[in-house]
Amino acid sequence: MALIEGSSFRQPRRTQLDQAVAACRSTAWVLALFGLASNVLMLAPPLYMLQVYDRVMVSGAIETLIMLTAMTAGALLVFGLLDATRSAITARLGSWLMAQLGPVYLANSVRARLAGDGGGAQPLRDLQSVQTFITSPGFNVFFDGPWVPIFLILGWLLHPWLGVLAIASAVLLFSLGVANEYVTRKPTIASSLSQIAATKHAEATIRNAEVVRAMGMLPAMIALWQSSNEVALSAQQRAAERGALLLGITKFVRYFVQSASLGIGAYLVLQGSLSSGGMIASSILLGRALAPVEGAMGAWRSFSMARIAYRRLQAQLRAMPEEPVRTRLPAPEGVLTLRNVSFAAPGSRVPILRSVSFEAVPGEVLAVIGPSAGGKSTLCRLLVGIAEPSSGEVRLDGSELRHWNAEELGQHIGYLPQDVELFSGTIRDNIARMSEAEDEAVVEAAMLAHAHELIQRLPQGYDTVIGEGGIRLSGGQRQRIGLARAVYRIPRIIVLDEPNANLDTSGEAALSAAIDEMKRHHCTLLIVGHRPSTIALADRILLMKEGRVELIGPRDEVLKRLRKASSDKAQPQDADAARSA
Ligand SMILES: Nc1ncnc2c1ncn2[C@@H]1O[C@H](COP(=O)(O)OP(=O)(O)OP(=O)(O)O)[C@@H](O)[C@H]1O
Repeated sequence: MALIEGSSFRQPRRTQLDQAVAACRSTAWVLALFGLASNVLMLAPPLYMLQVYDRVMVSGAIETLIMLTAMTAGALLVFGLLDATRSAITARLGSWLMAQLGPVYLANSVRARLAGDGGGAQPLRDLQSVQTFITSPGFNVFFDGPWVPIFLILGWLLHPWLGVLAIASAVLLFSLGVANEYVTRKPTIASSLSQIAATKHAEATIRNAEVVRAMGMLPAMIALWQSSNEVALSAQQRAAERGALLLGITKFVRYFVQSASLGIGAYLVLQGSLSSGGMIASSILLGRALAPVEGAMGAWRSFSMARIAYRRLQAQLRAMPEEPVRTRLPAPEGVLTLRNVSFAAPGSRVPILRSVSFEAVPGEVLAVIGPSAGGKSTLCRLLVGIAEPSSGEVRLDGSELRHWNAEELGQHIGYLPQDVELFSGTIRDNIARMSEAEDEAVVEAAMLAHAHELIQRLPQGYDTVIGEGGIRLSGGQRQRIGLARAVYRIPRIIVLDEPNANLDTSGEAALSAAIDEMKRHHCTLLIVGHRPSTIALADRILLMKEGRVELIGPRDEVLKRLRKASSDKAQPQDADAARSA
């Protein structure tokens, strides 16, 4: 019993990819039936030849010839229609897989990125390569292959010698295919991996075009890309060279066997043991029997690439399992509690945060200050649920953040990161967090962030397109639109990481007014920043140093202690904060 339990425990988990593949099973059976029907219909040409040569040519019956021709035309017409339907089905299957799994892999890639994986959008590219293979003619080989024996048996029925020739050549071609796979497998995998590395370099170069151009980094970036690309190309070449001889032998076998079947057929005709119709029909049958084998050889490369991509897709889901759907929690009041929170980056043992404990309550502004690299941004990430503590707990109204469904939690959170990234789309889309929204909610958020007038000054107001194909916003403008996005629908928790880094005096005044308003809405506000305007609004101040809470308390009390410490030769940055307040 224990053994059975143990072995079932080792069973790999069924991923969403497995589930999607299982859901395709009925379509695969339909395709197999189409394969059977198409292959049966493809018997029409050899049968036609057999009848024309052995009957019509002997009897001279024109009606029979017309009837046979009409029947063959009918069979081939149905074949054509089946083939078109089959292509349409595989195209739909590919699109269905993409539609089902695309969102899964996009969500998975986002979570993988948060966990420190730099794979980017590779899973979506892998999915694309699987889809491309499914919609390619090479995929049909799977459904034509099983019917090869029918043609081999029919060849045998015409004459055992022809059957032996067909079986021997099919086995030989299949063995050449296996040998081809064997010799090209490793270089194909190596080429795929290097290609991914090269694409990453290229994407980073293009993404950072301004820095690359301004500081003349292009040759260095091109050299980096080239080094990965050259490895990919040489691995590809190795695969091609290794496979070339086998492909040459395959072609020789394929063409020679076709002639040899006619040769053997002619010999058998001369011996009187085969009709001339049988000779032609056997040649067509042989061609038909070897077509899938030949097709498999032709589609081998794209099949190998799709298989490598499929394995990577499977590994990606196993490494980053689906998030469980959790019980929906009631909308929070906004009490944030941290208890002994420590955090180390994924794959690292060095703690960035050490035993951080404090509580923030609704209607309160908590300003977080401290020297650079003290862990302020990391604390923000933990508070908004982007990162999970290595130990300790972060609770919102008593529930641990990880007990929330991420999307539901997100509705109660407003987050303005240090580097504000806006998405390609309109200002309105960005404020509405890229979802459908009523005009009132968008304008209300902009007004709350005191960004309404700034938006009005843009060429198309709220409908101004930014990002790709649109206008470019300044750092300060981005920060203020980002603030409007953060306060959209007045979330309970608002975390602003250096929100005034790029703001001018009027921007700062707008930010202060916005914070004041959010406070009146009873939001819990945590703001990282040393500027006087931020400190002035704070109810309490938290000083972070080397990942620890150095000081926390009411603003004036903390400032008094900092001033005292500064006069006793404190850290320059804390002294700055003290002086500026
Ligand atoms: N994902 C990560 N992997 C490794 N180290 C990290 C990671 N994120 C942050 N760190 C390290 O944690 C420390 C704290 O970083 P953090 O960005 O939280 O500091 P900060 O107080 O916000 O600094 P600043 O005021 O300069 O923005 C730094 O030494 C940083 O290198």
